[in-house]
Amino acid sequence: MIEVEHLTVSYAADGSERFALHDVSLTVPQGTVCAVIGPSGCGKSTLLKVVAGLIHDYQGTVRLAGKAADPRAMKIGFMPQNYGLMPWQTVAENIMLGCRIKGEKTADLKERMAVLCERLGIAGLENRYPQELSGGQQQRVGLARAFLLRPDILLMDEPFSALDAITREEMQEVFLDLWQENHITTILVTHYVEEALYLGQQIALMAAHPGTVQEVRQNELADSRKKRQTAEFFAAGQQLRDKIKAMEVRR
Ligand SMILES: Nc1ncnc2c1ncn2[C@@H]1O[C@H](COP(=O)(O)OP(=O)(O)OP(=O)(O)O)[C@@H](O)[C@H]1O
Repeated sequence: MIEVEHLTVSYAADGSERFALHDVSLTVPQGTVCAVIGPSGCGKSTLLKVVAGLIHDYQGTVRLAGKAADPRAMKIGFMPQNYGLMPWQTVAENIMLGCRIKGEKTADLKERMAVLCERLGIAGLENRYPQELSGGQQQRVGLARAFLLRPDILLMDEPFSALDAITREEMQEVFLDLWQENHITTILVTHYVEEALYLGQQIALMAAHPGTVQEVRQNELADSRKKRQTAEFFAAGQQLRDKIKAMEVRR
């Protein structure tokens, strides 16, 4: 379970202090996906970085599985917006990086990595360097790294944004398949309403200036390929879009 309570983060910018997040509370139950959606600059990435243990200067509480967040004590799969790939390492080395930091041996990882690369459509690219890949391929390398780790929690910052619409849908399917194998507690930041509806059992709507969580809704339409094609799914997407627009107009 991920528990965020009264989280406030401020940055010093242009000589003044500004809130990136203000009094944000969010609970992601064990074994579920929470999709976070909101306009640019509302603090989505900041929220993930705090939970990942990369930002320490904040007010409020963050607990992972009931304990104070400590990236050394648990396996946190974090896929940042720029994928976090090391340019001097090959694709294979990048994918194994998280596991190797946690002390796993390369030989034990190779088979699992090969299966993941196949599923993510990046098999055959293992010896290339990140700069020799397209943005979408780099993003899939980031996904492979996150899943190879078999993390306790997974934090994904717009994981499919660099993909064309068709590939994005395919990767959402792959994500869902991989996720269903382990039910990793996940926060997934997205700009896509349909992605939030398809993948998030819970959807958190955020607003900007300052970054706040305006609403957290339960989503019965998640994880179902059948429901994705229904009028109900379409209507829910429209309703969510209208809600986001209304939040933006009100502010
Ligand atoms: N290192 C920093 N220094 C100063 N301000 C920052 C810093 N990082 C982020 N901010 C500000 O904090 C706010 C939240 O940024 P954040 O990147 O978390 O938003 P976001 O919702 O992820 O945006 P996007 O959807 O565009 O990626 C923004 O106003 C941003 O300008």
